[in-house]
Amino acid sequence: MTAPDYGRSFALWRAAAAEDWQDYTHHAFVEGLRDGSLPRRCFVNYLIQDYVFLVHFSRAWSMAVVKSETMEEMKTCAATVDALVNHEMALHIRTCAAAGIDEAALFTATEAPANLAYTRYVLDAGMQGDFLDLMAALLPCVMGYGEIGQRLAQTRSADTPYAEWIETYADPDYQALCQTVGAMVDAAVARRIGDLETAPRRTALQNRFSTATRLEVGFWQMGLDLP
Ligand SMILES: Cc1ncc(CN)c(N)n1
Repeated sequence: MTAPDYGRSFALWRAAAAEDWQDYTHHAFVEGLRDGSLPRRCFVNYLIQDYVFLVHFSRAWSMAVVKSETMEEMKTCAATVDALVNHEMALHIRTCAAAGIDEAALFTATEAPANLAYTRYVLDAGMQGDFLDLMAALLPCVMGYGEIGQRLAQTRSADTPYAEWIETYADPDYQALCQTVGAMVDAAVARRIGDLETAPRRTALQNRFSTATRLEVGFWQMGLDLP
């Protein structure tokens, strides 16, 4: 199955992190969503953590608005904040409400260490670095779920109870967001450092992307390990 095309910078970073990327996008948690074998308790606990994760990721994308250098960048980053806060998180609120957990409880949930490590790593990349540091740390999140959603939509068990989760990320609106962000990052790279393949900052940016990818693996693992 061919992976969707989310731009050249992402493709280069993904290829150089191939092993970690495979561990992330084919984690046992993901396979449990696909075939329906994931225990419901793990899914709900994961969603609670993921709600908190998305709060901090929205802060990181808001920082990207602040660090934008063009109106196009600003519009794309602001649209991503909107997609996270007003669309993606609606799935979490709906599913957790059905499990008897209201939004106030989600907002004040205690963060698991793997969640804290990931979100604060990304926020620190933005505080310490520039727009590209922040994008390299943010892309595994956006594009990874886009890729997972598209693959699972094509291969999932007909009776998996996680079809709504899968459809959220396979949805044309989410896929369009991945493509828009990918194109914006390609333009941002060209504007700031020219050709990514030969740029002196290539290794440092790759490290940001690869670290965030490993933190995604840790996030899935946390979802399986939560009591
Ligand atoms: C941990 C994590 N990574 C990515 C996504 C997709 N926005 C998410 N909801 N949660």
